[in-house]
Amino acid sequence: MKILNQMAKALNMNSEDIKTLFELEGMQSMRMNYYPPCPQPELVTGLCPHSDPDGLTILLQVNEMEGLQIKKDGIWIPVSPIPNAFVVNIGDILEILTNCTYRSIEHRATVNTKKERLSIATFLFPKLDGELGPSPSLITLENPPKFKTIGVTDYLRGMFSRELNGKSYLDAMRI
Ligand SMILES: O=C(O)CCC(=O)C(=O)O
Ligand SMILES: [Fe+2]
Repeated sequence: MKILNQMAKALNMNSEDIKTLFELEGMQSMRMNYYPPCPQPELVTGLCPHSDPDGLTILLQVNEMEGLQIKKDGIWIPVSPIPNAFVVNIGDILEILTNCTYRSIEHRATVNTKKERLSIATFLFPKLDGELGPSPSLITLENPPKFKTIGVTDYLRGMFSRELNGKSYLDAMRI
């Protein structure tokens, strides 16, 4: 919540919009990923390209093995693990709330021949009965809403019924 509040502040966004969605009844889930060593890593994807569908993801590269990559200007760039540091990724919901000011990051995980890789991701989701759309405090005539507003439950239902495929679900939410 501290990180989200600071991010809202930087945009002059009404921080109540973030608080209402995430603070009291927001949900945090955790995923542990295990990528075994692979004799032919060039034939295999550890985790296919996707952006996280949540608000904010906090990720630990547990055993400090390379593997996480982000897509920047169309190029895959490795995110080298830093001991005892978390990676903080912007998810699709923050892109929607901020009407595209903060962009969710497309990422993937590769495997290698040498050693297993472990990561732990925590995902911050809004409350189920919330409404998800661009924050009204950021909308002006010059900056009209770029995404539809829908209920969080409908958003999650749509998300779970799709394959992980780049930022395609976010694109489906665009006006
Ligand atoms: O293993 C990683 O570093 C990435 C994991 C990830 O992107 C996810 O769990 O959503
Ligand atoms: Fe992810």
